Amino acid sequence: MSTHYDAIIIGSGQGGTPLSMAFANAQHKTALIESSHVGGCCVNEGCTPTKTMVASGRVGYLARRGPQYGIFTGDETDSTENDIKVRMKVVRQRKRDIVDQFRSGSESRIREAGVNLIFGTACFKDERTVHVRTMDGPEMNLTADRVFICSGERPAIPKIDGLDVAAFPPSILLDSTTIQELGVVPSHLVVIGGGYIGLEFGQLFRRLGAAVTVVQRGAQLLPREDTDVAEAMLGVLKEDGVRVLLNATPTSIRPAGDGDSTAASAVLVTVSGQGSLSELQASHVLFAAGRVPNTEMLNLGAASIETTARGHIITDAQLRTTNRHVWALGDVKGGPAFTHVSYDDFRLLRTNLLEQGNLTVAERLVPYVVYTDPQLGHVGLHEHEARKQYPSRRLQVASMPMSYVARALETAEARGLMKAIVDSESQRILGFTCLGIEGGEIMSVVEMAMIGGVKWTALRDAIWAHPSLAESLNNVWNFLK
Ligand SMILES: Cc1cc2nc3c(=O)[nH]c(=O)nc-3n(C[C@H](O)[C@H](O)[C@H](O)COP(=O)(O)OP(=O)(O)OC[C@H]3O[C@@H](n4cnc5c(N)ncnc54)[C@H](O)[C@@H]3O)c2cc1C
Ligand SMILES: NC(=O)c1ccc[n+]([C@@H]2O[C@H](COP(=O)([O-])OP(=O)(O)OC[C@H]3O[C@@H](n4cnc5c(N)ncnc54)[C@H](O)[C@@H]3O)[C@@H](O)[C@H]2O)c1
Repeated sequence: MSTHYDAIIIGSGQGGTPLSMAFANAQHKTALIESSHVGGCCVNEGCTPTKTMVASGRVGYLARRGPQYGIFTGDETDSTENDIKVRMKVVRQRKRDIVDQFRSGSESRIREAGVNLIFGTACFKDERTVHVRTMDGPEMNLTADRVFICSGERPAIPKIDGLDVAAFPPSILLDSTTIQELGVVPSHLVVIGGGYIGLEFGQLFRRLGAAVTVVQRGAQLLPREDTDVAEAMLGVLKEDGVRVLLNATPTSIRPAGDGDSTAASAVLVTVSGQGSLSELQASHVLFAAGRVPNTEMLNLGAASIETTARGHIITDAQLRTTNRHVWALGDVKGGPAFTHVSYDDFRLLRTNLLEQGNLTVAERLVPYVVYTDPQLGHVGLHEHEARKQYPSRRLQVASMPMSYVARALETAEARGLMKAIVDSESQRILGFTCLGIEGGEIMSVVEMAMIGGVKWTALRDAIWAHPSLAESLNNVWNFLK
């Protein structure tokens, strides 16, 4: 016996939750199945908790730098750095409280919308039937006119020969979720991976007082960025005291000594790079080397839903899977893995399926922000992508150090650069990056111009309030080459 719905949504992430509410609000009988907690990765283990903790790190950073601004926390008035104390349990509690608030708010809104929220793990039984093993125990079969998969991704453990996770005490080998529950600051954190997660946590824990080494396989941090931007990021991190090993990869991770989790060196990490092996003694290791889709539990074959070799669900430009009754949205379909992409996927599905629209994902402009400090905000094409995409067009590139921005100097936060790529003939902006204070907000101003098709000359000639960060959009174009 199965219960029939108009719509079933698997996963209450940033796409699944609003989609379930949109269907319920449109008077469709809707079920939302969630195997863990409402809100998905973003609210529980991703954006919300990490940016809450990053805020603690920034307070520590500024407090330490107080003497540069004439502010001292103790009696010493000739020190160059303030002493600060970090209470990791308070940092963690602040994070937990905000997550609880966001999660419970989301859960209330789902219920108020009339969605049937089912806590359990979903998988396909056949092309139209979803089987649910509920958290309370009972199992159920549900059928639906339409099924939407928004099951997200989870951290991947890099393949390292002989790595035996069970040989370590708990809380030593960490991923992006478990590191947020640490009640202590690691004495030496080794971060495997120099992407978004590695850099955000690496800088954060350095600011909280840990020694940090980032082990990055590639020749640069943040492999998708232009080399000059990645190098500027490397400079920022080095200045903050983060050690970075490039072209490096761990070949073995094993317990040091008796594996005492309180010891300063509980782990030995052997790293191979540039023709030699080196050994790092660490108190903790963070795996930040990418994520894998939550698809293997879904029994997709039973529903004729095809995946890529990496397990992402294959979708067309309107997010249809190879089963015409099933759509996929968010991280699980591969491509840029951001909350705002998952949310935009929801918007597309709502428009197409509930409002008779005809949107596609083709050509959409996807911005992002890496929440290091300074932030790295980016929208549109990178220079290397633009040159590849438009080999015969005349492109111009402007790169301006943040030390040319008055407001950045006034606040003594002038690290980084901004970079714009424009089409010389049409004067359209093709891409923009800002590694700088509030880089995400400055990037969003340029994104707005790109959405409106506004030429770079209009930004150059606009009056911006002085001394705002946006005012730099008068001057960056002076650097066009
Ligand atoms: C540490 C970290 C920081 C991040 N910071 C940012 C950021 O600052 N900005 C940004 O844009 N993005 C950030 N991201 C990425 C962002 O969190 C994801 O892109 C976003 O959450 C993806 O949303 P989603 O809707 O695809 O799925 P998710 O939010 O991952 O939700 C999927 C849900 O499906 C559930 N589920 C899985 N399998 C099943 C099943 N079989 N049955 C039922 N339920 C199931 C899961 O429990 C989960 O709740 C971060 C990610 C991490 C890990
Ligand atoms: N601010 C944000 O928007 C934000 C923050 C965190 C995460 N995210 C999302 O989550 C995704 C996953 O983040 P991530 O940082 O785990 O993945 P990532 O793919 O961005 O970076 C992983 C890095 O690890 C390196 N690497 C892989 N295997 C390695 C190995 N064995 N040894 C050393 N280095 C290795 C890769 O070269 C790469 O630089 C991101 O791509 C992003 O979409 C977004």
